[in-house]
Amino acid sequence: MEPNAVVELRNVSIYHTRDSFKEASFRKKRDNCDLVLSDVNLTVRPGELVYLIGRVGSGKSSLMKTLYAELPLVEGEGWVAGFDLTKIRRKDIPYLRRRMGIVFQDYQLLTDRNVFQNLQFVLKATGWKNDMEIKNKIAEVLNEVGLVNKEYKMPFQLSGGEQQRLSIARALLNNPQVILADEPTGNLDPAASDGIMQLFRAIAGNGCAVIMATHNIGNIQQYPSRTIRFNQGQIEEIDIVSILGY
Ligand SMILES: Nc1ncnc2c1ncn2[C@@H]1O[C@H](COP(=O)(O)OP(=O)(O)OP(=O)(O)O)[C@@H](O)[C@H]1O
Repeated sequence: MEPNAVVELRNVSIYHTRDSFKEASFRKKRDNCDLVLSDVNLTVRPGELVYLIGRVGSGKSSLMKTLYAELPLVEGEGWVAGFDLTKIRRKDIPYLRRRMGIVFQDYQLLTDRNVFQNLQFVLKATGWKNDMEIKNKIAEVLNEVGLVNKEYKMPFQLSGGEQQRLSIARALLNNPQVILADEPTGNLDPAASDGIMQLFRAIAGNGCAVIMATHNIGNIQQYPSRTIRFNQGQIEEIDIVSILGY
């Protein structure tokens, strides 16, 4: 792995098994699998904001799933936050995920718990025990995402943008080296979407890599950055600035 990289993929192919219950056989033989992407080479360094763009079904989510070890890496080499994806064991996956934050389009909050409890749940599940440290950490991430004084709100009492901020706060709890965001602005109106983009830029500015799958070209126009296009089973880096005509 390149010393400074937080994500590195070399000559990776990504498959989906047709039978998700047969992961063991998936690792051994690939004949019952669909190839999604091949020849994937990608290096992401601290502080980079990288957009993943491409048509529906072009493999953006599959690439992200490979990075958080939801899909096994069966061909090629890959490292994320110091973990070798070809060697990672099932019991190590939670430790990999503590070094990354994952943000989804639909927030995936615990709807029966308030803001504080949503964050407390994750901290306790990842080994935090001291109540004062938990309180301080929650105050710190809520401040970072602009949700101060919302600790006792339930998710349904928050706007879409605020719910996404909470899910980003949750992603930040364990000081991740990389955030994977799959269509994070997909459910938001333009103003809320812009706020989330500014937040991700600030997070990247603090040194955390951000990899974001998006269909929102307006966001990329507003905040141009490194862009990877998914097309016909391959990925390629594109010069978004010249394509968009700056
Ligand atoms: N769990 C799965 N099992 C089998 N095939 C899958 C699975 N998930 C996705 N696929 C297939 O893998 C391919 C890539 O899908 P993926 O969700 O990665 O695309 P995407 O670029 O993220 O699409 P979108 O923009 O809609 O999110 C598609 O052909 C899809 O049908």
